[in-house]
Amino acid sequence: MKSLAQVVPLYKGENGHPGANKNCYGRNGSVTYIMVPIGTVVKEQGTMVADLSQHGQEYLAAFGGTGGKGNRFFLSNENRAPTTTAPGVLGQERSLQLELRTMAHAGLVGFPNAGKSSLLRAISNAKPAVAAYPFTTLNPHVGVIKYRDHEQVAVADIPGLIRGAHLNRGLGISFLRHIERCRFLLFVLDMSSPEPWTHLEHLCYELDQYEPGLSKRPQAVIANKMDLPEARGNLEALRSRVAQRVIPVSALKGENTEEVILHLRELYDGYVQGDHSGTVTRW
Ligand SMILES: Nc1nc2c(ncn2[C@@H]2O[C@H](COP(=O)(O)OP(=O)(O)OP(=O)(O)O)[C@@H](O)[C@H]2O)c(=O)[nH]1
Ligand SMILES: [Mg+2]
Repeated sequence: MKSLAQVVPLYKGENGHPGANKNCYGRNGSVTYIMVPIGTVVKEQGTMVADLSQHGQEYLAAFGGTGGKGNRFFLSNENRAPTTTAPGVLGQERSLQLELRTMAHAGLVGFPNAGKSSLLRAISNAKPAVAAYPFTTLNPHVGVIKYRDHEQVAVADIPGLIRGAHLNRGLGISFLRHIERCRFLLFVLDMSSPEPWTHLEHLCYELDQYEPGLSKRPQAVIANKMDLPEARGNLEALRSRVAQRVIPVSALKGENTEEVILHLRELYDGYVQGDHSGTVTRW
């Protein structure tokens, strides 16, 4: 994935800007670019005015002013010492907020400590921190899976969600903006915890509190920590309770992560072929 788009406060001298004319200083050539990462949303007073989601995309943020004309400009054969001047015109002023929303095809959603970062490490080139305490991940990480045919699928690991996150418990849900762009979701469950299927219900609820319908994106459930004895008894119970495809793995030991990689490719191919229905895919 290429990584830059541009916000462009521009001196242009055209497009009907009142102060602009062909003689202004700073016309074409005096463009000020601000390079921003792909996925940056430009907002003005809370309203989105641009979504820079493509490499090289530009947003013309503000016109510059026109320079004034000094005495020399009025120099002529008739007037060798002009005292005339012409004032310039002030540039446009805007106050814009730049908000980064991670660009990834798939998002890993789970309770803290479920093993999201461990899974991302196991399936992609990313190396997010892993630790035995909750809220290790404080910012999203994106890893890329490269397939033999050179196709690539980007997966975002986001901070853990807890029940009541939409009421600002835990880390809150503000980082769910990173999930908004994901085409499909992997719900990561710690199968060694009691009744892990209840986590799935809570996660879906929190997603829908953030954006109704968000939890309905094409998805799969990753039943993690299957190497632990407590996890094994939960697998069949989970399968009988959820409609989604369940993929048992041990992210720690790298067991069955291949199935996750292949399934992500299926989801990706479905997306590329135009299955953008946004509804739960049931297997
Ligand atoms: N036994 C076992 N432990 C695991 C497995 N996956 C992760 N862990 C452990 O679980 C703990 C949490 O793993 P992380 O990958 O940091 O979990 P996370 O979901 O990213 O956690 P947050 O960033 O806090 O949301 C670590 O001690 C991992 O080693 C697994 O498959 N089996
Ligand atoms: Mg983590």
